Amino acid sequence: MYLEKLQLLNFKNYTDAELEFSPSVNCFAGNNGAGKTNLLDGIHYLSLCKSYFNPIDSQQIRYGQDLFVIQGTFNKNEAEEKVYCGLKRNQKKQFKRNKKEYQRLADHIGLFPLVMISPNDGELVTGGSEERRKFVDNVISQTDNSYLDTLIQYNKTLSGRNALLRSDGAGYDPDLLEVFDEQLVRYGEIIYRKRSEFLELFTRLFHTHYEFITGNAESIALKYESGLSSTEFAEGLRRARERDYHLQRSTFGIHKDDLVFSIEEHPLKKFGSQGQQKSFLIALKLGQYSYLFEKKGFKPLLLLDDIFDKLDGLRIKRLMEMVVKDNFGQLFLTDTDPERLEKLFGEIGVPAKIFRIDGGTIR
Ligand SMILES: Nc1ncnc2c1ncn2[C@@H]1O[C@H](COP(=O)(O)OP(=O)(O)OP(=O)(O)O)[C@@H](O)[C@H]1O
Repeated sequence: MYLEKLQLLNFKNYTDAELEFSPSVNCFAGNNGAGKTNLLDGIHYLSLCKSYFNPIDSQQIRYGQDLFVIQGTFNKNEAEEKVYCGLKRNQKKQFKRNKKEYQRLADHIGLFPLVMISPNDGELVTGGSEERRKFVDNVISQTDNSYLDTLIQYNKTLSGRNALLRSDGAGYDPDLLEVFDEQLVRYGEIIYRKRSEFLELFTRLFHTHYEFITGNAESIALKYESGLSSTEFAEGLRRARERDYHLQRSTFGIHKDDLVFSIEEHPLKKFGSQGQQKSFLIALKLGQYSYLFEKKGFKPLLLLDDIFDKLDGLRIKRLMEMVVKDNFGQLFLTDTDPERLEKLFGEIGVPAKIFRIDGGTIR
């Protein structure tokens, strides 16, 4: 699967643009603020129906205009698939595949899978556990339709339980709490099982990528931490009851799960250099890529935004060698320096299509 063509109308700093891509390597080169990342974001819309960077759709309409349109032509199994995304100010986003409008955007997710690696992803390493749970949940949802529904049910039940714990100063209703607990256990055990299965395969893929990029330079670990790994969910809830009542919130469950990252047996967040953290992050995203590939049976698009910053020359070369090899598909990457791109791909011996971007125009 690859993207043949992208057309933009009044999308961010593009008035009217049309690009035809190579099925292998495509580079967007230009100065800061030229519009390189905006092109990646346009592609992201076609795949996941939204911006990677900004959740407010109307802010992607070019200043002073009333609508944006993004159109893409994908080639999937040798057939052309046309994807359309249009937004008029103050109206609902329209999303179509082969001219047929979707009723539920969720039905589109996963048809044209994509992995983006961007400087914004640092939060995954340095931020709170919620970022890492979101990452895990997003990857699983792209390959398992029922996962997201179960998670929504779990979160609804959790809100209900927390509201109950907050509501009654004189003491909670134990029967009602019991009902919430039964539901939490039902949904939570499914989520725990699916996260554990996901992480078993994902961790292996992640390690392979990290070792390749760094040439085995440092020992690292990724561990799934969940209260459910040592205690049955129902038992954990029972034990936490008194504490939950005093704190007025639920302190045990899969909403507390985390991924623990370490380097040479120390927390990566505190002890990893910026380059090591970035290498870790890239390996996580490439692990996501390989996981999607393995589960879907075809290659997602790979979008690399500003990937070269903070990586040494050796790691850059190894990374590029890896992503242009057979097990990766179509690649889009941005850089401020077109000469660096030409030199890099020249050395690797892979032809790259380089688009020069300048103030929302493309050469
Ligand atoms: N809705 C909009 N209408 C018009 N221009 C916009 C809109 N949203 C963003 N821009 C412009 O897009 C430009 C940013 O583009 P982008 O993030 O793609 O830059 P870039 O080439 O990736 O730069 P860098 O190298 O700094 O990452 C900015 O000049 C910004 O003002």
